[in-house]
Amino acid sequence: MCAPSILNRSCLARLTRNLPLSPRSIPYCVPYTQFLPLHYLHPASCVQSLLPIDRAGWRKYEYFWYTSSDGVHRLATSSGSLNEIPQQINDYVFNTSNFVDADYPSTFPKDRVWPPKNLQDLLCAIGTEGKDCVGGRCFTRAICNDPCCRHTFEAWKHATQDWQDHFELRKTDDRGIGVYTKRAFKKKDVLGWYAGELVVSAGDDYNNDYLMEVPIGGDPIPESLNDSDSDNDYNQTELLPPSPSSPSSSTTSVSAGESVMIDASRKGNWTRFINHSCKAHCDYRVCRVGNIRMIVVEAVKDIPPGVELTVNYGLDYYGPNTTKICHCGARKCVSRSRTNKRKELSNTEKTRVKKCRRLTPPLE
Ligand SMILES: C[S@@+](CC[C@H](N)C(=O)[O-])C[C@H]1O[C@@H](n2cnc3c(N)ncnc32)[C@H](O)[C@@H]1O
Repeated sequence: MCAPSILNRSCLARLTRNLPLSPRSIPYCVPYTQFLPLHYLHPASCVQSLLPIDRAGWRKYEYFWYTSSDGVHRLATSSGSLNEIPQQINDYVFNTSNFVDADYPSTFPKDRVWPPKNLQDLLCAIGTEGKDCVGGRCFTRAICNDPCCRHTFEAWKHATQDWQDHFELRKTDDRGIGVYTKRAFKKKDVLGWYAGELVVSAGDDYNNDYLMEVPIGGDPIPESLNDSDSDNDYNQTELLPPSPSSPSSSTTSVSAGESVMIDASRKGNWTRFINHSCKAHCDYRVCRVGNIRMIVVEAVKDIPPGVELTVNYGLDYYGPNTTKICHCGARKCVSRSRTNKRKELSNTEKTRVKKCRRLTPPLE
């Protein structure tokens, strides 16, 4: 019998054995319950324990299969509807023709190929070769730990495709779907990478909550970004999903020459479900694996199992000058202090009104 919310390998194997369809024939994002015959939901079955019932009798999570671009079928969890689960692709996807009109990046040495014909032309890790490849810190330990080894991007994707063994997706009460840990992680572990569609630039009409900016060419990794002490509650990176309401959002000023955007709204991987917290466990970092640059999610403190994985989106996203309200619940949450200020103001108002009342002479 499987413990609720823990999907171990033997349980998964039993589930897969019981499925009426072979996993290979399951279409994208079919909710698990849609193709599961009712008798598999028998209370005594493994599946029942995978669908925990809360006190009100509602199922807390639903389990669904999705297929990633590498053809691997995975089971994920959510209590959301099918429409809330986008197609997931564990890769960088880009259309070379989109880059034809983009200027030659000023950060590129003069002899590079442009417009880019493949991923390596676009996200080549020029200038970062001296910096440690992040491959050795991969959470799965599936790619070698030899610092002299030349890790490849392909090896990285392969190694991280089993993320479901280490993390799970769950619907949160007020922040959509979130990512939860199934095991402990150590500070500086690299937990995943931000995949998605690479787009030249994002104007006002191209904006969503899943955009991330990645620098191209040169060595754009500011030391402060990689060496910062992220234990600070308000630590923020500059690699943030821009917000339409953010005045300093980089979306309108992105130069195709120096950076491109990763859009994970339609094609991405599980990291696009990581929610914000003002006291986050993780941060985004610009790194490289082999000769490809990417953005990874790195633990900035030790993380226990069973907690929600969070990053700090930064003050441009949730901050005093934005309209979005953060529901992270942290003691020093930016939105909490805003709400408190509002409360303080309205209390002052009340006191003033009370005083006025006291001073008002009784009606004749
Ligand atoms: C990059 S997505 C994260 C995944 C998202 N929860 C989902 O279901 O797809 C960012 C969006 O998640 C929600 N979100 C993330 N963190 C939040 C927070 N601390 N408070 C409120 N909403 C949050 C907001 O809707 C935000 O625009």
